[in-house]
Amino acid sequence: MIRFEGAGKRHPDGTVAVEELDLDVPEGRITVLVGPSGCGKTTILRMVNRMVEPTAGRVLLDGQDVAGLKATTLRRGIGYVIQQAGLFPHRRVLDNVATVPHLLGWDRKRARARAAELLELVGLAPETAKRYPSQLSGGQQQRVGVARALAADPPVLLMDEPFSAVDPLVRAGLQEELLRLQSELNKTVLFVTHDIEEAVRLGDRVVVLREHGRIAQLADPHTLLTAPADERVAAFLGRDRGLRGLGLRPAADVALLPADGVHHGWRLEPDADGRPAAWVRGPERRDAPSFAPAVDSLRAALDAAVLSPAGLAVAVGADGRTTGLASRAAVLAALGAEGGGAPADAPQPDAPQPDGAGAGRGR
Ligand SMILES: Nc1ncnc2c1ncn2[C@@H]1O[C@H](COP(=O)(O)OP(=O)(O)OP(=O)(O)O)[C@@H](O)[C@H]1O
Repeated sequence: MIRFEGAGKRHPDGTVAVEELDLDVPEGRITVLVGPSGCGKTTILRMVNRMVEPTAGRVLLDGQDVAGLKATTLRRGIGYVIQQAGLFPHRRVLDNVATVPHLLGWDRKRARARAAELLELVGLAPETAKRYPSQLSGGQQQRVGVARALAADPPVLLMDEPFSAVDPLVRAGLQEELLRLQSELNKTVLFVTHDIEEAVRLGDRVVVLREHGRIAQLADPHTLLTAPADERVAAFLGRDRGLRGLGLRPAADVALLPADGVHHGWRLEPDADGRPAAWVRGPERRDAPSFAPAVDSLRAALDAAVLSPAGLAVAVGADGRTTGLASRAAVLAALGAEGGGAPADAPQPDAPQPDGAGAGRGR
């Protein structure tokens, strides 16, 4: 666990980057720091690996004051990913990733084998390994950056706006990838962004900051969206926060209708394996948008229902086979049934303030 105890940073010119921060970053979870430009996010992050030394208070890593640890040793246990990946331009991708294990004293062959394994883990094709960073797209470079940060298998990952330099589609892919990786690796992640959408998508806990690193709210994404601490936090979350909240609610409880029957003249046609093939009405055939209740969010379910010519989303199981149909009304009823509280299958936060860890993250 990372603990900030009254940690502050005042620069020699008198600028107070961070006033006095008390914050616990729990193990194995993603904690996101979000806030406007200049509020101290990067400073907070860098106090952990001693790239910034606090001028007040202290930062503890597993109970040890980081100020008492040798910076190089400390940093080997902490992966660090920054915007633009920060790769060595003159080294091939494989060697960029192999650098850290090599520094740790692994022989070249083992370090490279580990690097190849990590590149695969972050979803890069093997041929990418031989290229130089400039020969990769921005999104691929970020993946290499993540692979490199993971190379020494550090328990802690610091990520400073790692995905902000890539276009929205690539960014969404990288976010998905990070969540997938995290579900396997369970790192203690401290992630900085100025994008609230990214914060609620990735964070188990979201820390909304204002100037001088003051905490405006610390909550799980669902609590944040449904119960912002004050007007300023609400304004920061944006006007469509309710709708975005739908994206955090699992679709598991949506009531399903049987998949046979005719709905406004439309009938669902299965393929030979029982997967939804099309909606059919006389000579008309249309796509049958679907959602998977076990993994998708209410937003995905509503989206599928809105796009369906019959007004019904097709629910599918893990094997892709149809399990039922969901009307728009059923999706909204599932939303209402939970009364605006935390997702039904998630532990209830102890208290929304100041700590509200633990809501689920349906997609
Ligand atoms: N070396 C420095 N000397 C003086 N002031 C500094 C120095 N480094 C940072 N600051 C100031 O400290 C404050 C916090 O900076 P920091 O980079 O942590 O903010 P941030 O929230 O990460 O911003 P952004 O989202 O724009 O990256 C800012 O007002 C910044 O101008």
